[in-house]
Amino acid sequence: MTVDLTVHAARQRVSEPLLDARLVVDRGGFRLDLPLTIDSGEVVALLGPNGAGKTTALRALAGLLALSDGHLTLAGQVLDRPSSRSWVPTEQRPIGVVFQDYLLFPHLNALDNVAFGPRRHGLDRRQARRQAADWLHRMGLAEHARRKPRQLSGGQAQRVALARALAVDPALLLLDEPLAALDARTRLDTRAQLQRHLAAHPGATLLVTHDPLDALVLADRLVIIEHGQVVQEGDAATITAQPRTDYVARLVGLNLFRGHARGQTVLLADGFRLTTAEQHDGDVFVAFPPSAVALHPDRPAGSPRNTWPAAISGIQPNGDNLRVQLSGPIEVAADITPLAAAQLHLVPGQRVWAAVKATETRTYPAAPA
Ligand SMILES: Nc1ncnc2c1ncn2[C@@H]1O[C@H](COP(=O)(O)OP(=O)(O)OP(=O)(O)O)[C@@H](O)[C@H]1O
Repeated sequence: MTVDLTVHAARQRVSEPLLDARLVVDRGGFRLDLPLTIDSGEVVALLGPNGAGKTTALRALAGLLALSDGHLTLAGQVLDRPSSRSWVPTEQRPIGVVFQDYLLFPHLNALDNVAFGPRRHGLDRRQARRQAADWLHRMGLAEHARRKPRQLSGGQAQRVALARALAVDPALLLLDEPLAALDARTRLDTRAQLQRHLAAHPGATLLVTHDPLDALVLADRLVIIEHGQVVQEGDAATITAQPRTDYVARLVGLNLFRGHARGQTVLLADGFRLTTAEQHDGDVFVAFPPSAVALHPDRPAGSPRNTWPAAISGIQPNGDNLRVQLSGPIEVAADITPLAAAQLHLVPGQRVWAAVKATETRTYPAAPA
Protein backbone atom coordinates (compact mmCIF):
# COMPACT_ATOMS: atom_id res chain seq x y z
CA MET A 1 0.00 0.00 0.00
CA THR A 2 2.75 2.40 0.98
CA VAL A 3 4.63 1.49 -2.18
CA ASP A 4 1.58 2.21 -4.35
CA LEU A 5 1.21 5.64 -2.81
CA THR A 6 4.87 6.43 -3.35
CA VAL A 7 4.70 5.37 -6.97
CA HIS A 8 1.55 7.41 -7.43
CA ALA A 9 3.20 10.44 -5.84
CA ALA A 10 6.28 10.01 -8.04
CA ARG A 11 4.12 9.80 -11.17
CA GLN A 12 2.31 12.93 -10.13
CA ARG A 13 5.60 14.68 -9.65
CA VAL A 14 6.81 13.70 -13.10
CA SER A 15 3.73 15.17 -14.76
CA GLU A 16 3.87 18.41 -12.75
CA PRO A 17 5.66 21.43 -14.17
CA LEU A 18 8.98 22.17 -12.50
CA LEU A 19 7.84 25.70 -11.72
CA ASP A 20 4.23 26.10 -10.70
CA ALA A 21 3.29 29.60 -9.61
CA ARG A 22 0.63 32.20 -9.39
CA LEU A 23 2.54 35.36 -8.61
CA VAL A 24 0.31 37.96 -6.99
CA VAL A 25 2.15 41.07 -5.82
CA ASP A 26 0.59 44.35 -4.71
CA ARG A 27 2.90 47.37 -5.00
CA GLY A 28 1.20 50.65 -4.27
CA GLY A 29 -1.53 50.97 -6.89
CA PHE A 30 -0.04 48.24 -9.08
CA ARG A 31 -1.06 44.57 -8.93
CA LEU A 32 0.76 41.75 -10.66
CA ASP A 33 -1.35 38.62 -11.06
CA LEU A 34 0.63 36.16 -13.16
CA PRO A 35 -0.07 32.43 -13.42
CA LEU A 36 3.20 30.86 -14.57
CA THR A 37 4.25 27.27 -15.12
CA ILE A 38 7.51 26.12 -16.70
CA ASP A 39 8.46 22.52 -17.44
CA SER A 40 11.89 20.97 -16.98
CA GLY A 41 14.12 22.05 -19.85
CA GLU A 42 11.61 24.63 -21.06
CA VAL A 43 12.54 28.25 -21.79
CA VAL A 44 9.75 30.78 -21.32
CA ALA A 45 10.16 34.42 -22.35
CA LEU A 46 8.30 37.04 -20.34
CA LEU A 47 7.64 40.14 -22.43
CA GLY A 48 5.74 43.34 -21.84
CA PRO A 49 5.95 47.11 -22.18
CA ASN A 50 7.63 49.29 -19.54
CA GLY A 51 5.88 49.02 -16.19
CA ALA A 52 4.02 45.80 -17.13
CA GLY A 53 5.40 43.95 -14.09
CA LYS A 54 8.31 41.89 -15.49
CA THR A 55 10.84 42.99 -12.86
CA THR A 56 8.23 42.54 -10.16
CA ALA A 57 7.72 38.93 -11.32
CA LEU A 58 11.49 38.26 -11.38
CA ARG A 59 11.96 39.72 -7.92
CA ALA A 60 9.10 37.64 -6.55
CA LEU A 61 10.61 34.46 -8.04
CA ALA A 62 14.08 35.30 -6.72
CA GLY A 63 12.74 35.99 -3.22
CA LEU A 64 13.52 39.72 -3.26
CA LEU A 65 9.80 40.53 -2.99
CA ALA A 66 7.17 38.59 -1.06
CA LEU A 67 3.93 37.44 -2.70
CA SER A 68 0.76 39.16 -1.51
CA ASP A 69 -1.27 36.12 -2.58
CA GLY A 70 -0.98 33.03 -4.78
CA HIS A 71 1.86 30.52 -4.53
CA LEU A 72 5.32 29.67 -5.82
CA THR A 73 6.40 26.03 -5.99
CA LEU A 74 9.67 24.92 -7.54
CA ALA A 75 10.66 21.26 -7.96
CA GLY A 76 7.94 20.28 -5.50
CA GLN A 77 9.14 22.71 -2.83
CA VAL A 78 6.94 25.59 -1.71
CA LEU A 79 9.11 28.73 -1.79
CA ASP A 80 6.39 31.27 -1.05
CA ARG A 81 2.73 30.84 -0.11
CA PRO A 82 1.27 33.63 2.01
CA SER A 83 -1.83 31.60 2.96
CA SER A 84 0.33 29.02 4.78
CA ARG A 85 3.01 31.53 5.79
CA SER A 86 5.57 29.51 3.82
CA TRP A 87 8.68 31.42 2.77
CA VAL A 88 12.13 30.33 1.63
CA PRO A 89 14.71 33.16 1.63
CA THR A 90 16.62 34.13 -1.50
CA GLU A 91 19.88 32.41 -0.62
CA GLN A 92 18.14 29.08 -0.04
CA ARG A 93 16.21 29.08 -3.31
CA PRO A 94 17.58 26.77 -6.05
CA ILE A 95 17.61 29.67 -8.48
CA GLY A 96 20.36 31.21 -10.65
CA VAL A 97 20.04 34.78 -11.85
CA VAL A 98 21.76 36.59 -14.73
CA PHE A 99 21.24 40.34 -14.88
CA GLN A 100 21.64 42.68 -17.81
CA ASP A 101 24.70 44.34 -16.32
CA TYR A 102 26.31 41.06 -15.19
CA LEU A 103 26.80 42.18 -11.55
CA LEU A 104 30.11 40.33 -11.28
CA PHE A 105 32.22 41.01 -8.20
CA PRO A 106 34.84 43.49 -9.50
CA HIS A 107 37.56 42.37 -7.06
CA LEU A 108 37.25 38.66 -7.90
CA ASN A 109 38.63 37.05 -11.03
CA ALA A 110 36.35 35.12 -13.40
CA LEU A 111 37.07 31.78 -11.70
CA ASP A 112 36.25 33.04 -8.22
CA ASN A 113 33.18 34.85 -9.50
CA VAL A 114 31.85 31.54 -10.82
CA ALA A 115 33.05 29.62 -7.73
CA PHE A 116 31.08 31.99 -5.52
CA GLY A 117 27.79 30.18 -6.22
CA PRO A 118 28.97 26.63 -5.46
CA ARG A 119 30.79 27.96 -2.36
CA ARG A 120 27.56 29.51 -1.14
CA HIS A 121 25.85 26.18 -1.69
CA GLY A 122 28.29 24.49 0.67
CA LEU A 123 31.17 23.19 -1.47
CA ASP A 124 34.68 23.71 -0.13
CA ARG A 125 37.02 26.11 -1.92
CA ARG A 126 38.80 23.47 -4.00
CA GLN A 127 35.66 21.69 -5.14
CA ALA A 128 33.98 25.01 -5.93
CA ARG A 129 36.94 26.16 -8.01
CA ARG A 130 37.07 22.84 -9.86
CA GLN A 131 33.39 23.19 -10.71
CA ALA A 132 33.90 26.82 -11.73
CA ALA A 133 36.83 25.90 -13.99
CA ASP A 134 34.67 23.26 -15.64
CA TRP A 135 31.93 25.82 -16.33
CA LEU A 136 34.36 28.39 -17.70
CA HIS A 137 35.72 25.70 -19.98
CA ARG A 138 32.22 24.90 -21.25
CA MET A 139 31.68 28.60 -21.93
CA GLY A 140 34.92 28.77 -23.92
CA LEU A 141 36.49 31.02 -21.29
CA ALA A 142 39.14 28.75 -19.79
CA GLU A 143 41.99 31.09 -20.75
CA HIS A 144 40.24 34.04 -19.08
CA ALA A 145 39.83 32.40 -15.68
CA ARG A 146 42.34 34.68 -13.94
CA ARG A 147 41.01 37.92 -15.41
CA LYS A 148 39.09 40.45 -13.37
CA PRO A 149 35.71 41.61 -14.78
CA ARG A 150 37.18 44.92 -16.02
CA GLN A 151 39.63 42.92 -18.19
CA LEU A 152 36.77 41.08 -19.93
CA SER A 153 34.68 42.21 -22.89
CA GLY A 154 30.93 42.63 -22.45
CA GLY A 155 30.20 39.30 -24.11
CA GLN A 156 32.81 37.48 -22.01
CA ALA A 157 31.53 39.06 -18.79
CA GLN A 158 28.02 38.00 -19.68
CA ARG A 159 29.17 34.41 -20.22
CA VAL A 160 30.95 34.47 -16.83
CA ALA A 161 27.67 35.66 -15.29
CA LEU A 162 25.85 32.80 -17.03
CA ALA A 163 28.47 30.30 -15.81
CA ARG A 164 28.06 31.63 -12.28
CA ALA A 165 24.29 31.21 -12.44
CA LEU A 166 24.48 27.69 -13.93
CA ALA A 167 27.27 26.50 -11.63
CA VAL A 168 24.81 26.02 -8.76
CA ASP A 169 22.75 23.66 -10.94
CA PRO A 170 19.62 25.78 -10.47
CA ALA A 171 16.13 24.32 -10.83
CA LEU A 172 15.15 27.74 -12.17
CA LEU A 173 17.36 30.04 -14.21
CA LEU A 174 16.27 33.68 -14.37
CA LEU A 175 17.66 35.81 -17.19
CA ASP A 176 16.93 39.54 -16.90
CA GLU A 177 17.59 41.25 -20.26
CA PRO A 178 20.80 39.20 -20.53
CA LEU A 179 21.87 40.65 -23.89
CA ALA A 180 20.65 44.23 -23.55
CA ALA A 181 24.01 45.73 -22.59
CA LEU A 182 25.89 44.18 -25.53
CA ASP A 183 26.64 45.80 -28.89
CA ALA A 184 24.91 44.36 -31.95
CA ARG A 185 27.73 42.07 -33.11
CA THR A 186 28.50 40.66 -29.63
CA ARG A 187 24.80 40.27 -29.06
CA LEU A 188 24.48 38.04 -32.09
CA ASP A 189 27.32 35.74 -30.98
CA THR A 190 26.27 35.69 -27.34
CA ARG A 191 22.66 34.96 -28.31
CA ALA A 192 23.77 31.93 -30.31
CA GLN A 193 25.91 30.66 -27.41
CA LEU A 194 23.16 31.31 -24.91
CA GLN A 195 20.80 29.29 -27.07
CA ARG A 196 23.16 26.29 -26.88
CA HIS A 197 23.55 26.53 -23.11
CA LEU A 198 19.83 26.94 -22.53
CA ALA A 199 19.13 23.88 -24.67
CA ALA A 200 21.46 21.89 -22.40
CA HIS A 201 20.02 23.28 -19.15
CA PRO A 202 17.77 20.63 -17.58
CA GLY A 203 15.99 23.08 -15.28
CA ALA A 204 13.33 25.67 -16.06
CA THR A 205 14.36 29.02 -17.57
CA LEU A 206 12.55 32.36 -17.48
CA LEU A 207 13.90 35.02 -19.81
CA VAL A 208 12.77 38.61 -19.34
CA THR A 209 13.34 40.72 -22.42
CA HIS A 210 12.20 43.71 -24.45
CA ASP A 211 13.71 42.25 -27.59
CA PRO A 212 11.34 40.14 -29.69
CA LEU A 213 14.28 38.51 -31.45
CA ASP A 214 15.74 37.25 -28.16
CA ALA A 215 12.35 35.84 -27.30
CA LEU A 216 11.79 34.23 -30.70
CA VAL A 217 15.29 32.70 -30.87
CA LEU A 218 15.71 31.61 -27.27
CA ALA A 219 12.27 30.72 -25.93
CA ASP A 220 9.97 27.74 -26.44
CA ARG A 221 6.99 29.76 -25.26
CA LEU A 222 6.16 33.44 -24.86
CA VAL A 223 4.13 34.95 -22.03
CA ILE A 224 3.17 38.56 -22.66
CA ILE A 225 1.96 40.76 -19.83
CA GLU A 226 0.47 44.23 -19.77
CA HIS A 227 -0.66 46.05 -16.60
CA GLY A 228 0.30 43.04 -14.48
CA GLN A 229 -1.93 40.61 -16.42
CA VAL A 230 -1.28 38.02 -19.13
CA VAL A 231 -2.61 39.32 -22.46
CA GLN A 232 -1.27 36.56 -24.69
CA GLU A 233 0.63 33.32 -24.33
CA GLY A 234 1.83 30.67 -26.75
CA ASP A 235 4.59 29.66 -29.12
CA ALA A 236 6.22 32.25 -31.35
CA ALA A 237 4.43 31.10 -34.51
CA THR A 238 0.97 31.44 -32.98
CA ILE A 239 1.66 34.83 -31.45
CA THR A 240 3.29 36.17 -34.59
CA ALA A 241 0.37 34.98 -36.70
CA GLN A 242 -2.36 36.31 -34.44
CA PRO A 243 -1.38 39.17 -32.14
CA ARG A 244 -4.19 40.26 -29.82
CA THR A 245 -3.04 43.66 -28.52
CA ASP A 246 -1.36 46.73 -30.01
CA TYR A 247 1.77 46.02 -27.99
CA VAL A 248 2.01 42.44 -29.30
CA ALA A 249 1.32 43.62 -32.86
CA ARG A 250 4.15 46.17 -32.66
CA LEU A 251 6.38 43.54 -31.10
CA VAL A 252 5.93 41.24 -34.08
CA GLY A 253 5.89 44.14 -36.54
CA LEU A 254 2.27 44.15 -37.70
CA ASN A 255 -0.47 46.74 -38.07
CA LEU A 256 -3.45 45.55 -36.03
CA PHE A 257 -7.09 46.68 -35.95
CA ARG A 258 -10.12 45.44 -34.12
CA GLY A 259 -13.56 45.68 -35.65
CA HIS A 260 -16.79 43.99 -36.54
CA ALA A 261 -16.82 41.76 -39.61
CA ARG A 262 -19.64 41.12 -42.00
CA GLY A 263 -18.41 39.00 -44.87
CA GLN A 264 -15.30 40.59 -46.32
CA THR A 265 -15.90 44.00 -44.75
CA VAL A 266 -14.64 44.92 -41.29
CA LEU A 267 -16.07 48.04 -39.68
CA LEU A 268 -13.60 49.62 -37.23
CA ALA A 269 -14.71 51.54 -34.12
CA ASP A 270 -14.07 54.93 -35.75
CA GLY A 271 -16.21 54.09 -38.79
CA PHE A 272 -13.37 53.13 -41.14
CA ARG A 273 -14.00 50.07 -43.32
CA LEU A 274 -11.35 47.54 -44.31
CA THR A 275 -11.88 44.97 -47.06
CA THR A 276 -10.38 41.61 -46.18
CA ALA A 277 -9.59 38.45 -48.08
CA GLU A 278 -11.35 36.12 -45.66
CA GLN A 279 -15.02 36.16 -44.73
CA HIS A 280 -16.02 36.47 -41.09
CA ASP A 281 -19.00 37.41 -38.99
CA GLY A 282 -18.56 39.04 -35.60
CA ASP A 283 -15.70 40.73 -33.72
CA VAL A 284 -12.35 40.22 -35.42
CA PHE A 285 -8.77 41.41 -35.59
CA VAL A 286 -7.35 42.47 -38.95
CA ALA A 287 -3.55 42.41 -39.25
CA PHE A 288 -1.18 43.29 -42.06
CA PRO A 289 2.57 43.91 -42.23
CA PRO A 290 4.02 47.38 -42.89
CA SER A 291 5.44 45.98 -46.14
CA ALA A 292 1.85 45.47 -47.39
CA VAL A 293 1.14 49.21 -47.26
CA ALA A 294 1.86 50.98 -50.57
CA LEU A 295 2.17 54.76 -50.75
CA HIS A 296 1.10 56.86 -53.74
CA PRO A 297 1.24 60.59 -54.45
CA ASP A 298 -2.34 60.49 -55.83
CA ARG A 299 -5.38 58.30 -55.37
CA PRO A 300 -4.43 54.93 -56.94
CA ALA A 301 -6.62 53.54 -59.70
CA GLY A 302 -8.29 50.10 -59.38
CA SER A 303 -10.84 49.45 -56.68
CA PRO A 304 -10.57 46.09 -54.86
CA ARG A 305 -8.08 47.70 -52.53
CA ASN A 306 -8.23 49.57 -49.30
CA THR A 307 -7.17 53.14 -50.05
CA TRP A 308 -7.26 56.21 -47.87
CA PRO A 309 -5.66 59.64 -47.65
CA ALA A 310 -2.95 59.87 -44.98
CA ALA A 311 -0.32 62.25 -43.65
CA ILE A 312 3.24 61.25 -42.87
CA SER A 313 3.87 61.65 -39.15
CA GLY A 314 7.34 60.08 -38.96
CA ILE A 315 10.08 58.37 -40.96
CA GLN A 316 12.77 56.11 -39.44
CA PRO A 317 15.35 53.72 -40.85
CA ASN A 318 14.28 50.09 -40.48
CA GLY A 319 16.89 47.61 -41.69
CA ASP A 320 17.45 48.31 -45.38
CA ASN A 321 14.09 50.09 -45.66
CA LEU A 322 12.34 53.08 -44.17
CA ARG A 323 9.49 52.72 -41.67
CA VAL A 324 6.92 55.44 -42.35
CA GLN A 325 4.29 56.26 -39.71
CA LEU A 326 1.00 57.43 -41.19
CA SER A 327 -1.79 59.34 -39.50
CA GLY A 328 -5.27 59.69 -40.96
CA PRO A 329 -8.51 57.76 -40.61
CA ILE A 330 -6.38 54.84 -39.34
CA GLU A 331 -2.83 54.91 -37.97
CA VAL A 332 -0.52 52.50 -39.74
CA ALA A 333 3.16 51.84 -40.32
CA ALA A 334 4.42 51.36 -43.89
CA ASP A 335 7.79 49.99 -44.99
CA ILE A 336 9.16 51.41 -48.21
CA THR A 337 12.52 51.32 -49.93
CA PRO A 338 14.78 54.40 -49.78
CA LEU A 339 14.41 54.62 -53.57
CA ALA A 340 10.62 54.79 -53.35
CA ALA A 341 10.91 57.37 -50.57
CA ALA A 342 13.18 59.50 -52.75
CA GLN A 343 10.84 59.19 -55.75
CA LEU A 344 7.86 60.21 -53.61
CA HIS A 345 9.91 63.02 -51.98
CA LEU A 346 8.61 61.87 -48.61
CA VAL A 347 8.87 64.32 -45.73
CA PRO A 348 7.01 64.48 -42.41
CA GLY A 349 3.69 66.27 -42.72
CA GLN A 350 3.30 65.39 -46.41
CA ARG A 351 -0.05 64.07 -47.63
CA VAL A 352 -0.12 60.79 -49.54
CA TRP A 353 -2.51 57.97 -50.43
CA ALA A 354 -2.08 54.64 -48.69
CA ALA A 355 -3.25 51.33 -50.13
CA VAL A 356 -3.43 47.75 -48.84
CA LYS A 357 -4.64 44.84 -50.91
CA ALA A 358 -7.33 42.73 -49.27
CA THR A 359 -5.21 39.65 -50.01
CA GLU A 360 -2.42 41.05 -47.81
CA THR A 361 -4.64 41.16 -44.71
CA ARG A 362 -5.17 38.41 -42.14
CA THR A 363 -8.44 38.28 -40.22
CA TYR A 364 -9.14 36.21 -37.09
CA PRO A 365 -11.81 36.16 -34.39
CA ALA A 366 -11.28 38.64 -31.54
CA ALA A 367 -12.68 36.33 -28.86
CA PRO A 368 -9.87 34.04 -27.61
CA ALA A 369 -10.07 30.64 -29.28
N1 LIG B 1 9.42 50.02 -5.37
C1 LIG B 1 8.20 50.17 -5.90
N2 LIG B 1 7.17 50.61 -5.16
C2 LIG B 1 5.94 50.76 -5.68
N3 LIG B 1 5.65 50.50 -6.97
C3 LIG B 1 6.65 50.06 -7.75
C4 LIG B 1 7.96 49.88 -7.27
N4 LIG B 1 8.72 49.44 -8.30
C5 LIG B 1 7.92 49.34 -9.36
N5 LIG B 1 6.67 49.73 -9.04
C6 LIG B 1 5.51 49.75 -9.94
O1 LIG B 1 5.21 48.43 -10.32
C7 LIG B 1 4.80 48.40 -11.68
C8 LIG B 1 5.59 47.32 -12.43
O2 LIG B 1 6.96 47.68 -12.49
P1 LIG B 1 8.07 46.68 -13.03
O3 LIG B 1 9.38 47.31 -12.74
O4 LIG B 1 7.82 45.32 -12.51
O5 LIG B 1 7.76 46.70 -14.59
P2 LIG B 1 8.66 46.16 -15.78
O6 LIG B 1 7.73 45.38 -16.65
O7 LIG B 1 9.84 45.44 -15.25
O8 LIG B 1 9.08 47.50 -16.50
P3 LIG B 1 10.46 47.87 -17.29
O9 LIG B 1 10.35 47.18 -18.60
O10 LIG B 1 10.35 49.34 -17.42
O11 LIG B 1 11.60 47.43 -16.45
C9 LIG B 1 4.98 49.79 -12.24
O12 LIG B 1 3.70 50.40 -12.31
C10 LIG B 1 5.85 50.48 -11.23
O13 LIG B 1 5.51 51.84 -11.14
